[in-house]
Amino acid sequence: MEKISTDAFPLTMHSSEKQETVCIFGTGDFGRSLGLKMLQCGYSIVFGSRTPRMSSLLPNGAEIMSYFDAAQKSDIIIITIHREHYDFLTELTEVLNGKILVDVSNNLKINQYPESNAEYLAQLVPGTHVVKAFNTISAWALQSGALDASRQVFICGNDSKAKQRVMDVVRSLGLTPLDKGSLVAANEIENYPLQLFPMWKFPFYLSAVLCVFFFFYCVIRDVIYPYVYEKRDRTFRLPISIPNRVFPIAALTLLALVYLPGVIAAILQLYRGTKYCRFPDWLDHWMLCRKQLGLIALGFAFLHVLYTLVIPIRYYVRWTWNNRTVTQAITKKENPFSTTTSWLSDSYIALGMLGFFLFVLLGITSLPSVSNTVNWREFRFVQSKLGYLTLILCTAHTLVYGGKKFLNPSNLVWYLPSAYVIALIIPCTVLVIKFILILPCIDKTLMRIRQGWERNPKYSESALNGKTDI
Ligand SMILES: Cc1cc2nc3c(=O)[nH]c(=O)nc-3n(C[C@H](O)[C@H](O)[C@H](O)COP(=O)(O)OP(=O)(O)OC[C@H]3O[C@@H](n4cnc5c(N)ncnc54)[C@H](O)[C@@H]3O)c2cc1C
Ligand SMILES: NC(=O)C1=CN([C@@H]2O[C@H](COP(=O)(O)OP(=O)(O)OC[C@H]3O[C@@H](n4cnc5c(N)ncnc54)[C@H](OP(=O)(O)O)[C@@H]3O)[C@@H](O)[C@H]2O)C=CC1
Ligand code: HEM
Ligand SMILES: [Fe+3]
Repeated sequence: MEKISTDAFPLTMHSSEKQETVCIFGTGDFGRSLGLKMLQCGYSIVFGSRTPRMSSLLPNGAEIMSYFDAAQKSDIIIITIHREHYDFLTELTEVLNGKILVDVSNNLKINQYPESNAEYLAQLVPGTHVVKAFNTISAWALQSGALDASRQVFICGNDSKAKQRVMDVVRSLGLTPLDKGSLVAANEIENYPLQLFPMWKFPFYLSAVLCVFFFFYCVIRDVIYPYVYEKRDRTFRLPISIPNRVFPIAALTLLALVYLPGVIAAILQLYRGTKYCRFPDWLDHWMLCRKQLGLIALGFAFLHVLYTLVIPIRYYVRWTWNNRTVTQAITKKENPFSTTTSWLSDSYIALGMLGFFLFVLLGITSLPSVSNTVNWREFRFVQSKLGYLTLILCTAHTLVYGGKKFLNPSNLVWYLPSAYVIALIIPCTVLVIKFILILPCIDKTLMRIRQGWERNPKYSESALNGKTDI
């Protein structure tokens, strides 16, 4: 045990100090990349291999020997071998006794084996201290130095000294260790790289569904209807006019969906009279995806602004303006200036610009470099208050854009209202409920509930004991 204490071997090396030797089992892609990186960081490396021959592929300065000999050279052994080939390690049980084995392996599928690879290794070679690490770093990233995507290395293990030593190694390679607890966490760590953007999936599919729905809705209203009734070809609306309806509508709807779960959560807490009951899974999951939903919404808002910028240079728009002027000249009829229309037009554009400005500010505060400079309460305050203000401004922008023609029956096409009218349903609902929730009497109850007060303590007790499934 003493042999593996942190004090025994200083790990952050200075050139004058004795280099620490680390053993790497396996001379595959990952073993070689890790070996090279560690050599560069001042470690001395001994490779263990079935065929211990020095080849040009191996990093200069490393030693190579049989698995048995290599194991004797160091008390940290990094196993860069696929799990399927671990069996031979049982023959080395004696020489590996008391050593730290670092399991870096990944699987091809989530939950491929009943137990995690690291737990399997610990069972296979009892008497060793198995630590899970490095599995989220790719061989390619180690070699090319392109580690910007993720410098985080999840670590777990049952022996805290062993874990500490591996964390020191990780740190000295310029990576950030993240302690995930005991070896039980290995399963989660191994599943992590197999998931594809887990938190982005729901927001991504939702925005795809929204875009497809509103695209076809607008095509029916703006292209098919004019063709059927007036035999007019309006297909030129497909590249700009329709996307410039679909994108802002998606942005507004997604923005409202960021704030809807908070409102539902508050209603649930009020209804239950306690905060100690778990939210249903779908609500929990939805709450966790809000950042992603918000960022996708911001992306759509950006597109809307870009598409709006090109309106004056579009042929169709210039043609309409010219034509109107010429018609007015011919018929000698002036189009009177309308102060109301002018007010409405300027107001909705101003609201849009202010809304967009706050939207971008929200996006900026969610950058880790910015959010790290504020505490949790400040961050929530900014996100929540600024977020609601953004939602109010964007909803107002759309309402004023609708202006006088909003809900006018002449705007119905085959009984279908304009797309933005449908898009306003969720934002308006969220804002109205939020407004009710901040009424002093309701807000006070909600505050008390959040501070731990319970209307009916028995209710949550039985739920906590699992007797009530709510
Ligand atoms: C561009 C953009 C970027 C975003 N970036 C991020 C981001 O980086 N990170 C992020 O998390 N979100 C982000 N979001 C999402 C969103 O802004 C935040 O989640 C925001 O905090 C939600 O505010 P809220 O008031 O709806 O909810 P919250 O403040 O989370 O409250 C929701 C509900 O939780 C419950 N609750 C709140 N406090 C307590 C308490 N103390 N005890 C018990 N229950 C409580 C209540 O029922 C409350 O109604 C982003 C959104 C956008 C548009
Ligand atoms: N490649 C990557 O980017 C990453 C890989 N990993 C993990 O690292 C481990 C190694 O991956 P990688 O280097 O890509 O794999 P490779 O197939 O390139 O290398 C595996 C090495 O295991 C050794 N080995 C020992 N016993 C056997 C055996 N019976 N059959 C075949 N090989 C054996 C071999 O070394 P020798 O011939 O010297 O004995 C071989 O080179 C895996 O568990 C993987 O999940 C984790 C993160 C990223
Ligand atoms: C710089 C900021 C913005 C400007 C200049 C702007 C401008 C406009 C303009 C000119 C229109 C009318 C488009 C048309 O005639 O087809 C419009 C519509 C709309 N905007 Fe904005 N906008 C801005 C930001 C936003 C933001 C941030 C949102 C919401 C998240 C938004 C949501 C909408 C919606 C839903 C419509 C109605 C779409 C339709 O059905 O035609 N806008 N905006
Ligand atoms: Fe999700």
